[in-house]
Amino acid sequence: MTAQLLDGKALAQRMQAELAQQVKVLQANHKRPPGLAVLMVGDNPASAAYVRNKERACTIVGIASYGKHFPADATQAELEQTIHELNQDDRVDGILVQLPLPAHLDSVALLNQIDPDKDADGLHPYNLGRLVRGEPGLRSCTPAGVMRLLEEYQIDLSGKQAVVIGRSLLVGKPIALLLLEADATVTIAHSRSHDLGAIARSADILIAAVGRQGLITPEMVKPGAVVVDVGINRITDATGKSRLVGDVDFEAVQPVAGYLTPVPGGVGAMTVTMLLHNTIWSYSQKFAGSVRLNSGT
Ligand SMILES: Nc1nc(=O)c2c([nH]1)NC[C@@H]1CN(c3ccc(C(=O)N[C@@H](CCC(=O)O)C(=O)O)cc3)C=[N+]21
Repeated sequence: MTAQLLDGKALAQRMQAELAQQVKVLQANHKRPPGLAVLMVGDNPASAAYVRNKERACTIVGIASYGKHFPADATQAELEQTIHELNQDDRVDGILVQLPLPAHLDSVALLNQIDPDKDADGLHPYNLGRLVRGEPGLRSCTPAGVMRLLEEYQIDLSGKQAVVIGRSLLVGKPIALLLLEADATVTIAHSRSHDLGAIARSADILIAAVGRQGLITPEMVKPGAVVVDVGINRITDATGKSRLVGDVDFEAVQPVAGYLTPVPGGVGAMTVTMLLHNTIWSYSQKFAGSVRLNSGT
């Protein structure tokens, strides 16, 4: 047996083509494109690469992107001022603060300043509260992307045992809540969990969101399980080339799992697409009543 790949890249491309069509209609109706502002602080090369991916994707679907690049020593007050201005700016529908920020900045305080209606990352307490309550709202992009990918492959979640490894605000916690919303039985495991192997092996749906290469070995996977790899680890391979790998030992797990996401080409591509989706959703909410898109999930 070999796992079927959950092809995030292909789905992302199909979705981006659909979003581009929607943007065309919206733009014709409302005389301006949806807008996304991305705040980045410092020169972390990984962050710079993600921000470039996001800006490229915006261009593909016709979203105007407003990049705000600050030096590594930018102050909290400067960033808060910029967020305040973007909150007021009618061209801007989505605001994203690229994380992580340099240590001297308080990212939680900053995220709290974003207008919840423009919170493209779904990280404002208001949107997280709506997620906890199971109400429609802006959802964090990676968790929403994982759910969309599972839906595309018609993976049945109801009553299934889902195990999420990792409890970050950006990924682990919101994914666990979305799986719960889809009627899965959800366990959140983390670095302090006893016998991680046994917990992981109980999963029908296993989500790895830690950021550690080789964390998920084949012994940790129930035969036939759905394995979603959210990890992003940049490594230098035996030939001296830099490449991305996830948290799952892909080659070793492929013969055991029923479904498996590749890295790259799995969850990462979906993350960017859900960011576009959220921005367009926020835009369409402003004109609610005229053209409505699907809910934010
Ligand atoms: N406020 C905030 N929101 C985020 O959503 C956020 C963040 N901060 N900080 C960092 C993580 C990481 N992230 C990714 C974005 C794109 C790819 C992506 O495009 N991946 C592709 C290509 C990867 C490549 O080859 O470079 C893939 O996996 O196929 C991955 C990961 C968003 N994040």
